[in-house]
Amino acid sequence: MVEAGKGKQLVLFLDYDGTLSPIVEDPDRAFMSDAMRTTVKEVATHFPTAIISGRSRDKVYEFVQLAELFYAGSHGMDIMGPAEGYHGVKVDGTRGMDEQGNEIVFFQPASEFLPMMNEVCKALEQRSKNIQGAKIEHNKYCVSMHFRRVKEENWQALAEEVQKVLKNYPKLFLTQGRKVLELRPSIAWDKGKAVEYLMKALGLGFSDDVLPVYIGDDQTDEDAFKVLNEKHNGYSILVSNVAKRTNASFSLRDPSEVMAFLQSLVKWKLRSSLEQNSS
Ligand SMILES: O=P(O)(O)OC[C@H]1O[C@H](O[C@H]2O[C@H](CO)[C@@H](O)[C@H](O)[C@H]2O)[C@H](O)[C@@H](O)[C@@H]1O
Repeated sequence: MVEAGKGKQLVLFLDYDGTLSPIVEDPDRAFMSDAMRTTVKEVATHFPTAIISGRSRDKVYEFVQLAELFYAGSHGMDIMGPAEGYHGVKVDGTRGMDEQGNEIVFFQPASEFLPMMNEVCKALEQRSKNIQGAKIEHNKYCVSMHFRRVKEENWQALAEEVQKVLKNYPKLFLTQGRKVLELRPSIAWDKGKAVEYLMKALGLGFSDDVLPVYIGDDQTDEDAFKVLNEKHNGYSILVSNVAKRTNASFSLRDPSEVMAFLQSLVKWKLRSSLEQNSS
């Protein structure tokens, strides 16, 4: 990668759960370590960096707390970032203000689905209330039904309840992640599309002098891996400590290896800047 990256602008796309934070029982407690936050902050000073998560954008921001990054929540359906972009590159998109009064750009291709997702959330709550351990997470443009804390013998019953809800919403579809079922709008948008949008919005495009890197651990990251491999000669990296069928070309075992990898990118960047300045 050091060779491939020579003279190119690296762009980093990072998934959150299982990539920057370890998988834990309670989704509300999936905190990222301070060391990881420092590392991501540092990496973002050298390379345009975006977090692309299945979580709601607000929730993932609450965990990461770095204003300088781009965020794509709801599996890419809720994109927001600083309007001045990266090193002054003006970013395309609808402009607005965040709560702190900073100018931002945002893009929400599934915004019309919000009332439907609110309804779905209520329906799932109703249908799962007697299944112990089931937990619903409203991720704005998608809804997650967690079953990590449900006894295995009740998984089937829970899946059937989710299917019953889905039947009433033909404009939604079901995906499965790590002990989670997710209902999302059937629109032609996913984490791969979000990567393409961000590359364009950042004014980087997919030219030969840009090297996108995507790191993720879950099924929905596969869409982004495909985009990087098929179209853009990028680096797709799966986070997993077991062998898995994947579109990714490389792998790291866990978030601690992700952190070490990100730190090595920073060192490499500093070294190559020094070399350039002394030549
Ligand atoms: O795209 P991601 O950032 O990886 O988000 C995917 C889902 O991650 C979260 O769930 C997963 O992590 C939880 C905390 O470690 C774990 O308890 C759960 O079993 C995992 O599926 C998140 O809570 C979901 O809403 C995201 O869609």
